[in-house]
Amino acid sequence: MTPEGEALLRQGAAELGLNVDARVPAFAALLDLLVEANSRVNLTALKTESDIVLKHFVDSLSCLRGGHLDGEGLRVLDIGTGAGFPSLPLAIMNPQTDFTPLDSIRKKIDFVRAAAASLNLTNVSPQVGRAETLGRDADHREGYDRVVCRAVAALPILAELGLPLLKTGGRLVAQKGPISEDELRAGRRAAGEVGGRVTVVDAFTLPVLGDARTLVVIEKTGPTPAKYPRREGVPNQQPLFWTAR
Ligand SMILES: C[S@@+](CC[C@H](N)C(=O)[O-])C[C@H]1O[C@@H](n2cnc3c(N)ncnc32)[C@H](O)[C@@H]1O
Repeated sequence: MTPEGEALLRQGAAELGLNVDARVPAFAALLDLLVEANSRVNLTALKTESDIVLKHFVDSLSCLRGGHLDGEGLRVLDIGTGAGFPSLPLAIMNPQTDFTPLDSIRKKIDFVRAAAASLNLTNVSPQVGRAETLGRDADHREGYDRVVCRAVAALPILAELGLPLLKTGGRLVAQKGPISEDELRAGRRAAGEVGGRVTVVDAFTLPVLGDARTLVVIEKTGPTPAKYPRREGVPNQQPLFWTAR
């Protein structure tokens, strides 16, 4: 990573109230791995160092706003992790938290697995699969303290995919762009349907760039009815209480 890239990482993290000094070598190594892998396989549209630092690394770290991922020994599932975001930056920052990055695309998880091994992140257990399938698997249903997701789907879809996988009292932390009132209304209704409640809607701007972001937290207040999640693809095709696509 160039000195300019390091400075952006430190500045972006500092604006989030985080000190990344001890983690800079790990982020530099992740940058190299991502750029090298992306030259062979299409993993991410972001190619430049500053874009990767700000729009992947710092953007992922914004999931730490509000302290929703604080705590010893938490199990965190990252639905639709892609090339490992937000879980790889979060795992670098929080060695005491166990992350399961999940994606349905094998080549992406192959990269996440190789990157985690190369960075010696023993708190990362990547998994290929769909959230709908994991949500019906007894080994995973109600198995997580937190679900995180970034840039994956509309809020009602995330509620249906994420809540079945949470323990009661657990939280889904969805990092999104700006969210419309309609999406939020549908998300609140969907959360109620699957055993949860929207507790936080935190609108903020991304450090350095100023892009609009929203962190939405859904707390799981009771068991999810057995009919959820519906079968693969249905939550996306027929989102609960949500018609605007
Ligand atoms: C737009 S990408 C975002 C990737 C990453 N979270 C990021 O912020 O860079 C969405 C990813 O979610 C995955 N995905 C979408 N629906 C999924 C599901 N139901 N189960 C597992 N993965 C899913 C896709 O394969 C894709 O890699």
